[in-house]
Amino acid sequence: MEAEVREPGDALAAPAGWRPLATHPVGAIIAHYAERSFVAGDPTGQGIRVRYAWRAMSPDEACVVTAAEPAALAARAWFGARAEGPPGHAHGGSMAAVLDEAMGLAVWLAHRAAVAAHLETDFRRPIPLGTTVTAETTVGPAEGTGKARATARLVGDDGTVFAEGSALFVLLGPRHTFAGGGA
Ligand SMILES: CCCCCCCCCC(=O)SCCNC(=O)CCNC(=O)[C@H](O)C(C)(C)COP(=O)(O)OP(=O)(O)OC[C@H]1O[C@@H](n2cnc3c(N)ncnc32)[C@H](O)[C@@H]1OP(=O)(O)O
Repeated sequence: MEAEVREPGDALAAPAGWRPLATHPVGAIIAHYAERSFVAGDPTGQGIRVRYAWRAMSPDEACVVTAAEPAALAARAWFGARAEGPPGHAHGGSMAAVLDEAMGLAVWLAHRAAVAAHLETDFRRPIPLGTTVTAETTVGPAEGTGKARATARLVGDDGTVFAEGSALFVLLGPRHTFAGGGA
């Protein structure tokens, strides 16, 4: 039997100053993807609920990115009973999945379509089920022939850092098949 887990109520609302993903031109495309994502695609379920948001990048951030309308991405994420790992707490895979997807979408918004090539996760504190956290992301400049690094962390409303991720994304080009390969 699943544990009783506190519902998020309105805690998934975008942080102050952030806008719903669907209101950004590229964000609207990836918001459509997010509707069927196993990470964010069940916004009322008992697994993970994720809501993405964007804001315009500051001039400092914008100078290192390549998209036509570069944007920064954050997410609010809630972990329910179906995301359980250790008793009463979130599964590490669910935390890593949120970090991976948030970083991936952040790279799409800052550069272009990309896939993760390498992903690292540090689990700092267990997340009690029923907790809503913010996934904060950063994206670096395009490097070499087409790759970019990103970081993300899951931060509680009291400032607790529950997990940190870093990843290398390969920016997709004509030699890649992902765009038309059933994605
Ligand atoms: C509509 C919105 C959808 C949003 C979706 C977001 C989802 C969230 C993100 C994901 O989870 S993506 C899914 C998980 N990832 C994959 O399935 C990718 C599987 N791997 C591959 O398909 C290929 O390995 C990959 C496309 C990533 C790279 O193959 P390539 O043949 O294009 O790259 P190549 O091997 O030539 O390497 C390109 C550069 O990346 C570097 N690189 C590649 N893999 C690396 C690696 N694992 N570690 C470190 N560096 C790596 C490589 O050294 C090189 O550096 P340089 O440009 O400096 O020479």
